[in-house]
Amino acid sequence: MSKTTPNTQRTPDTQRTPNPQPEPPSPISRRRLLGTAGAVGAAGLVAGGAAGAYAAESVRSDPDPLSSVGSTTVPFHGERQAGITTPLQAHGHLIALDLAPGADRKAVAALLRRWSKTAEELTAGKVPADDTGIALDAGPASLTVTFGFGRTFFGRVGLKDRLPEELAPLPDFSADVLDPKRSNGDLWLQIGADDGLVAFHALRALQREAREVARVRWQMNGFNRTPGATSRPMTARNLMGQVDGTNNPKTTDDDFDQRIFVPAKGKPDWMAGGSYAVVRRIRMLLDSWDHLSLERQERVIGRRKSDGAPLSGGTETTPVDLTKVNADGSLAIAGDAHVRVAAPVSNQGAAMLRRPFSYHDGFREDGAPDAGLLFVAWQADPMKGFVPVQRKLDRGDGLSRFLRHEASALFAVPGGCAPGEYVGQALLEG
Ligand SMILES: C=CC1=C(C)c2cc3[nH]c(cc4nc(cc5[nH]c(cc1n2)c(C)c5CCC(=O)O)C(CCC(=O)O)=C4C)c(C)c3C=C
Ligand SMILES: [Fe+2]
Repeated sequence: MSKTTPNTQRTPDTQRTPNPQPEPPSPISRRRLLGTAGAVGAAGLVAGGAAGAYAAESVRSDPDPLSSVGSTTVPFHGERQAGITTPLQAHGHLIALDLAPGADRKAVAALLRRWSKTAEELTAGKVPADDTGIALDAGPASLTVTFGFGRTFFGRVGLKDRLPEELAPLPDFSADVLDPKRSNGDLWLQIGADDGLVAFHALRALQREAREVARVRWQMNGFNRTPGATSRPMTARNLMGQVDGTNNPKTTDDDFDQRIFVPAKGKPDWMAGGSYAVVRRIRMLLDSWDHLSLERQERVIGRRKSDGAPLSGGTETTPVDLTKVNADGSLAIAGDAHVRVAAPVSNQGAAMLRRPFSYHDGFREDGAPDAGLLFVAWQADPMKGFVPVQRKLDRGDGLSRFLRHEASALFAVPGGCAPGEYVGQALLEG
């Protein structure tokens, strides 16, 4: 049986318990084609072109049911785009594209229409026209595709008058060592799935569809824990080994929507139901970090490494007590501990939804791992989320000694779309 996780789901990221719902009607699903591909054989596939051969053959039989990981679907359509409150997936691709010279608003609208149709089909486990076959054996595996617009987009297509204030360039931070080639971009795609082939399949399909309209500016690939890898659903860990994500705003918080999403009557109108994504590629100095004693590592964060419990006491989910003092008079959570400096109470209430992927791009010339966090932070306004918090971290965070911010981008991610519409339609046709 297939399972559906609504894209505006309200369960915390740590609880991956999809709601059983029927899969949307599918004229031809990837799995029904699986039987066909086996029957046709390689010669038939080559003769007719892969997609043609798959589509021409009748279905032999239904294959065995998928596991819950493969069968879980996240609906593409909705008031908000999927991939923001969706539980973290095991595989992620972040891609920024620049419009090709001469690509006008009409061409971009056609691209967004194509992309939305393909994303809708792929997330429902259907085979798009002219398919590559990369994901033929698999179900949707919680695939999500999220689309965004960068600041430079608006000038390129004559829409400067619709540029949101919230897309003002992020300020410089003293510790930034940013690579402009891997920063910013006109268009942004975030692809997530619990299967690596399903994620790559979507990336390839969307990149092919960009054709002459847009070219990839940068791409970053990330990962998280695979569902089922732990005995029970648990908060993810990052590559420093810390439990990471505990004190994220919860979808059940009264002010969650207000903090993370642009309201239905918000400005600009085309961003209703949308959100702003800050993307930072943050390399971790893992060799230095791994040399620290466990006690010092925990002091730097303010939480226990084993279970994520705050050093002020309790379990992972116990609220952090920033006033707690040890028997020797020292603060239980140090003055420069990451959770103290980043906490909303230390930043006039500023908060964001952190939804990162880890990355590992091999090793640098000095032998150190080129690895860290693809930090993706979601908020209704970056000036009330990422910016004030990063300003504070930049000045006084004990963790920053072990980090290098190497790339940065900010994207306006519009609300979702209804069947028959496409993401960004209100901007491009409004
Ligand atoms: C500007 C915002 C933030 C950046 C950049 C950032 C980088 C970063 N963080 C970790 C590891 C942890 N962060 C944790 C908590 C935490 N981090 C931020 C913000 C940024 N982090 C916030 C707002 C919070 C929550 C603070 C609170 O209210 O308690 C934690 C603790 C567990 C948790 O709550 O998630 C860890 C661990 C790394 C490794 C990193 C850069 C690579
Ligand atoms: Fe953090």
